[in-house]
Amino acid sequence: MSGRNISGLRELHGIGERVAGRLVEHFGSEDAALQAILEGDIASLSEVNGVSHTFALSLARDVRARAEGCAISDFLKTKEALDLYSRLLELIKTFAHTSHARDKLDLFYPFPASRMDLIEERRAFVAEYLELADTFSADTEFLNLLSRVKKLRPVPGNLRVRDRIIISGDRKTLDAARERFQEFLSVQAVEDFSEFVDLARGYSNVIVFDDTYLSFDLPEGIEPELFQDPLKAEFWQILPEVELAFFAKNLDCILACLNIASALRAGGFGFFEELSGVELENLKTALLKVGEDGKPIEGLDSELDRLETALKNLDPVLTSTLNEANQRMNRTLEASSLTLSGQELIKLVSGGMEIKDLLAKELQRVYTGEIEAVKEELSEKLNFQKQEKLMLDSLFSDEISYPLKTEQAQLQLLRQKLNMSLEKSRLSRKRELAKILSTFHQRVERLVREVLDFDLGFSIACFAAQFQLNMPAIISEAGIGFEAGENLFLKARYGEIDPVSYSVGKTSLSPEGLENRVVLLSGVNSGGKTSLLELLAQCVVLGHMGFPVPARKLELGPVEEFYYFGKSKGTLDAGAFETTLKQFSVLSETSGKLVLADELESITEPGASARIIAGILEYLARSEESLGVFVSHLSELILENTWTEIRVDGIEAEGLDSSLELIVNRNPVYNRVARSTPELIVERLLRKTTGKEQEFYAHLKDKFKN
Ligand SMILES: Nc1ncnc2c1ncn2[C@@H]1O[C@H](COP(=O)(O)OP(=O)(O)OP(=O)(O)O)[C@@H](O)[C@H]1O
Repeated sequence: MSGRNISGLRELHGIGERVAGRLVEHFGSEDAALQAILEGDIASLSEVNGVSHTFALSLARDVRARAEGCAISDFLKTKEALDLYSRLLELIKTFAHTSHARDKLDLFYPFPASRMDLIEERRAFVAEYLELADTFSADTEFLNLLSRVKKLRPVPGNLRVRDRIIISGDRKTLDAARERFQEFLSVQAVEDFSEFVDLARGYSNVIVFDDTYLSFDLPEGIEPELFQDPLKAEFWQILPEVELAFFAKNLDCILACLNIASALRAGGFGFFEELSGVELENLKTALLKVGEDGKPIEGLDSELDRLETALKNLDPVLTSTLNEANQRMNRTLEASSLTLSGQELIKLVSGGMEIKDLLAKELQRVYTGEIEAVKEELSEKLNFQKQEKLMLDSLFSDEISYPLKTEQAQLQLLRQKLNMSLEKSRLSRKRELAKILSTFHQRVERLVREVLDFDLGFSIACFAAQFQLNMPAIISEAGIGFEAGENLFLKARYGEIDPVSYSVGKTSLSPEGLENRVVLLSGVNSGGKTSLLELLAQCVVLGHMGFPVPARKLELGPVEEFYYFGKSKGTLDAGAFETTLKQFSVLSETSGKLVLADELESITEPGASARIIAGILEYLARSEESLGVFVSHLSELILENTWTEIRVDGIEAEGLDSSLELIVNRNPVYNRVARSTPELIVERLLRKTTGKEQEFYAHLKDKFKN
C-alpha cells in the first residue's frame, strides 16, 4: 500500500498550519509524520499536542481511504450502518492483547463488492490466523506474553555517560566524534599535553582516536584507550551503555516476544525465521544478564564480584587484621626479655654498640614478622592477585612503628588501583554484552513489530474462535443465506442463544422457487425480528471486511452499498420524515444495494406507511442486484398496495409453555405471514375457557379470518 495522492500534511482534512508544524516536530519530518498516519500509528499520533485519539483515527482512516481508493462511507451508507460496524469493532477489540492491535483494528472497515481485491486480500490475511487461534486462544500463558508486548521505547534522551570522555587535539577527529557520540558523552578539545592531563584526571575512562599524547609520560591513574577512527569505531565499544539502555528499557517486551516466537514454533507454526532457534536462545541468555538499570546484573562475573568485595572489605579487614597483629605483638613484647651474650656485653661497654641498636635489631625481627603476617592475611582475605599483592609491600614502612599502621598515601593508591580495575572490568563486561546485543538490535526491532502485527490477526482469530465464526463463501449473484447464524450482540450478552437459518435472494439455501431478493419479515412481538435483521447486518459487514461471520455456513453475494435503518422511536415529525425518505431516493440508481429496515412504518401513520414501503420495495425489486429485508407488522397492508411479487416470511409462536409464555420458533417460516401476538392470545383464552366465555373468544377469533 502506498500513500499515493498525498504529498503534504496540509492536504489532509483538519490539519492546519499549527498542527502540521507540531506533527513535523514530533516525527522529525513531514514524510515521517505522513508515514505514521499511513501506518495508522494512532498511539504516536495522539502523543502530539492538539491531536486527540479521535482526530488521529479520522486522519488515519482518511489517508487509508485515499491509499486504498475506498472510504468507509462507500459501503456503510447510513448512520445506523456505521453504528453497527462500530459496535462490532468494539466487540472485536476486546480480544486484542496490545494497544497496537486495538488501534489497527480501527482501520479495518468493510469494502464494497467492487473492491473484491481488497476483500480477498483481507480474507487471506485473516485466514492465516484462524488455525492459530485453535491452539493458542485459550492458552493463558501465551495471552499474558502477548499483553506484555508494546511498541519499543527509544533510549532515554537524558542518558549521559559521565565517567568517560573523548579527548582530541585534532579538529577533524573532534567533529566526527561529536557527530556520533556527543549526545551521550563529553567530547573535548585540548591544545597541549598538560591540558590533556588536567582533563583526563577527572574521568575514569579516557578515549582517544590518535596517539598524540600517548608517547608522553602519563601520570599514575591515567590510562587512555586508543581507537583507530571515530567514524569506524563500533558504537558498542565507545558507548556500550546506549545499547544496554535500549535493551534494558524494553527488556520485558523483548523477552515476551522471544517467548512468543518459541511458543509459536513449538506449536508447529513458523514465526520470524530471521532468528534461528539457537540465536533465540543466545539472545535470551544475553538478556538475562541485563539489569533493569541497563548495567550487567551482579553475581554473574567472578572477577567483578572479587573486585567489588575486595573494595568493600578493604577497610574493615585492614582494621581487624592490624588489631590482631598489634595484640600479638603486644603479647610477644610483654613476654620477651633481653639476654645479652658475653660478646654483646663487651661491645656495649666498649662503646662498639649502642643499646638502642641492639634493641632495634631484636624488635625488627618481631615487627617484620608481624608485617609479613598482616600482608599475607590481607591478600588472602581480600582475595588479591599478584599485582595487588605487590602493592601491599609499600603499604607499611620499614621503620618500626608500634602500634602497626599503614602509610595513608599508599593505602589511597591501592584503593584507587582497585577502583580502576573494577571500572575496567565493568566496562569490558558492558562491552561484551553490548557487542552481542548489538548484533540482534535490528532483528529485535523487526521481531517486536512482527509480534505486534501478529496480534492484529490473532485478535481477530480469537474473536472468531470465541464465537465459532466461519469464513463466508462468496457467491456471484445477489443473495445472503446462512445456516445456524447467531447474533453476536445477543450471544455476547446471553452466552447461549437459538441459532437461526435464513436466506434471501439467490443462494443455495433459499427454498426452491422462493429466491426473492426483496422480502417482508413479519412476526410475533419479541419474536426476534430485530435480532435477525441485526444478524444479517453483522454477517454482511463482517463478510465485506474479509472477516469470518457468525454462522455455521454462509453464502454472501455482492453488496455495493449497505443501508441499515433501525426501528425509530415513534412517529417522526415532518422534517425527520422527509430526511428519511430522501435517504431512500438513492434506490433510484441501479447497483447492488442491500437495505435492511426495521419497522419503517412507525415513521408515519400506518396507511401512508404501507404505501410508502410498498413503493420502496418496488424500486428495490427492479434492480437485479439489490436486496431488501423489511421488518414490518403491516405486511398484509403493504401487499395490498403493490403488484410486485414480494415474499413475506414469518417468525411464529409454536405454542405456549407451562408458564403460559409464547414458545417462539426463531427461524422465519418462508412465504408465511406470521400470526400476530394478539391473535395468539385470543386463541390462548379460547383454549383455556368453556361455555359462554369460550363462545365470545371464538367470535373474536373469527375476526382474524379474512
Ligand atoms: N435467536 C435468538 N435466541 C435467543 N433469544 C433471542 C433470539 N432472538 C431474539 N431473542 C430474544 O428475544 C428478544 C426480542 O427480540 P427482538 O427485539 O429481535 O424481537 P422483535 O421480533 O424485533 O420484537 P418486536 O416485535 O417487539 O420489535 C431479544 O432481546 C432476545 O432476548
